[in-house]
Amino acid sequence: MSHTLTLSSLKTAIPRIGYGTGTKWYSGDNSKPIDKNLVQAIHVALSVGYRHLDAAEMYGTDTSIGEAIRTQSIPRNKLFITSKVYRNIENIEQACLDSLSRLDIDYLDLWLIHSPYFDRNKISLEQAWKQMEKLFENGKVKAIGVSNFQKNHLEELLALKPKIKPAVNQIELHPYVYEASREVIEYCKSNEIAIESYSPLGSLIYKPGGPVDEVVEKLAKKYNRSPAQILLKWNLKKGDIAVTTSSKQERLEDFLNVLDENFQLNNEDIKAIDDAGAKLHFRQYWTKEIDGNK
Ligand SMILES: NC(=O)C1=CN([C@@H]2O[C@H](COP(=O)(O)OP(=O)(O)OC[C@H]3O[C@@H](n4cnc5c(N)ncnc54)[C@H](O)[C@@H]3O)[C@@H](O)[C@H]2O)C=CC1
Ligand SMILES: O=CCc1c[nH]c2ccccc12
Repeated sequence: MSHTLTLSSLKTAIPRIGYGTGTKWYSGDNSKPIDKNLVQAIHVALSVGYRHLDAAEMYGTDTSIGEAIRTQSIPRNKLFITSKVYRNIENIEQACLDSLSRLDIDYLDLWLIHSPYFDRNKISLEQAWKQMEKLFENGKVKAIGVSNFQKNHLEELLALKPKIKPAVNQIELHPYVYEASREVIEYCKSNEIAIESYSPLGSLIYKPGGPVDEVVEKLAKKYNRSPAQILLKWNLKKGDIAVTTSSKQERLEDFLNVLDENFQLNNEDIKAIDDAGAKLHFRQYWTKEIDGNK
């Protein structure tokens, strides 16, 4: 499997495995001092081959990412940096400039609306998307997209006949949320919107002991691969890009090795994971917003 994905709507190729700085590294506070552990972890990730970093206005990790980028030798144009807007949704342009300033870079490769559940009294989706398009047009961001959008939100956005369609939809994707995500995945595929998965190890990390574990363990033995690699391979069959994280070099290397062409899962393996995943619905993030009282 190629290490990068090129979409007509993306000016630059996006590395299929991204390094996440939310979740494990989340502080939620952009005024916090630099997190030396995160800087070190990003250096380790870059040293083993990661080139795609995932940030967001709400993570509070920008200054640490900025420090990590400044203090290593990979040129900016070899890195793919994503960020997302949510808190300052009413002024997306300023939010982007602020993110760039904290990250200490002059453009983003991908800029996402973090969630469709922003306060629509502050700004409409139409106005928000126009601001996204303006940033694309003036070169501050190389591509624009969305995150946590369900089919109805994408329909709402595409019905506006935007000048620029979203290149990516970043969504939670692991076996326990796949069944509930089939519709939005299908919709993205038919509209050339790349699926970028977050929490790809969700079944293992957030819901251990569930029905997927046994199937994944069996496949891990069958292929002499780690459970994380089985889940990432499954993930890249369902979507296009996956964002994961760790501070451990061995795990980071293990995740990247999933792109090894010699490692494949067959249709039967994929179905076994699908079937086990369908026995349980579980979502770790944006649960109330997306699932409500379901
Ligand atoms: N757009 C959005 O709303 C969201 C985006 N994200 C992005 O996705 C990134 C990845 O999300 P995660 O849920 O952290 O992804 P993930 O499902 O890959 O889990 C990574 C976690 O698993 C742990 N881990 C990895 N291998 C392990 C093993 N073998 N045994 C035990 N623990 C292990 C790591 O230490 C890390 O804490 C975030 O950092 C963020 O950048 C995450 C959540 C929401
Ligand atoms: O990008 C999302 C990361 C995240 C970390 N903590 C929370 C809490 C609620 C929603 C999303 C997140």
